[in-house]
Amino acid sequence: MSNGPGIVITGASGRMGQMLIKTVLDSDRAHLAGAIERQGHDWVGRDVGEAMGGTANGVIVTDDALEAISKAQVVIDFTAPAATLAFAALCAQARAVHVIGTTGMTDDDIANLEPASRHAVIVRAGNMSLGVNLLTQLTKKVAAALDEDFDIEVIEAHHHHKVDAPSGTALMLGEAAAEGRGVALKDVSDSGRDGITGARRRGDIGFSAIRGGDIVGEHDVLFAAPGERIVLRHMATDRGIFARGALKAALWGLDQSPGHYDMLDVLGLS
Ligand SMILES: NC(=O)c1ccc[n+]([C@@H]2O[C@H](COP(=O)([O-])OP(=O)(O)OC[C@H]3O[C@@H](n4cnc5c(N)ncnc54)[C@H](O)[C@@H]3O)[C@@H](O)[C@H]2O)c1
Ligand SMILES: O=C(O)C1=N[C@H](C(=O)O)CCC1
Repeated sequence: MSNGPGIVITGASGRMGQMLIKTVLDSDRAHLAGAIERQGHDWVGRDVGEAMGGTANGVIVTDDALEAISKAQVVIDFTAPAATLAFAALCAQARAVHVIGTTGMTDDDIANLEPASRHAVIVRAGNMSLGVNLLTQLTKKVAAALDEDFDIEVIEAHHHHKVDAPSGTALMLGEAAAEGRGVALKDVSDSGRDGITGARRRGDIGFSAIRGGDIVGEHDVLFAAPGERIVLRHMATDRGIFARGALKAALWGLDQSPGHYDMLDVLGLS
């Protein structure tokens, strides 16, 4: 076992939970200190290695989040908004770094993280991959260089289990485009077109979501003008990119003062 910081993974049985556990177990810079699942889940009480179909590693899945978090330096959390708010309060109490990958959080949810971020480090991003975070910066630059003759559309595709839309990544890209244009996304966002919508409003930033099969995550930012189009694209083919980004954020967070950070801070891209 590594001597590095102890990391607890929430949502241990989930698609990202399992990828995060593998990533932490493979790392020589941290060790797996706990695995949390929701009350009533059939993994609770089982060795997480065995539950994942491999060999036992001595970490027993628990639904006692307070107990698990109080023994860890970091919590990596890719679950659901209500669960993430509860984990934030526990991380603040334990002064543990809270890396949040959960998407679908409302503006109110995000505001409700503020008290926790006064006591502990929070690193939160709708996408923890290097590629997407770089793409946000490219999107901002292109949006700043072009005028409203270029219609901006964010098109995303994900697996059929995904419960939120637009994706967290799509919103990050939309925010970046809006920032480049010097406008607030909430004033120009157009998502969920259906029926007689009327013509596209000049200056709007549109969102379209595809859900199907096992698509890990694909995002296009389209700049469409009369006679020409520019497309910036990111394609994820392996959830390992998100887990490696989350581990990087976890290690980075250990050296920071309490506050609410994002992956641009971690990657030095802001
Ligand atoms: N930021 C990123 O880079 C990134 C990448 C991938 C996924 N995500 C987001 O991560 C989240 C999870 O995605 P997923 O595909 O792994 O979903 P999933 O449904 O496979 O896993 C979610 C897990 O959380 C568990 N959970 C829910 N409530 C809980 C609670 N109160 N306590 C403990 N565990 C609880 C569920 O039982 C489940 O195992 C989603 O919001 C998704 O959009 C973010
Ligand atoms: O699988 C998911 O769910 C993903 N969620 C994030 C998002 O909402 O953008 C990142 C990509 C995968």
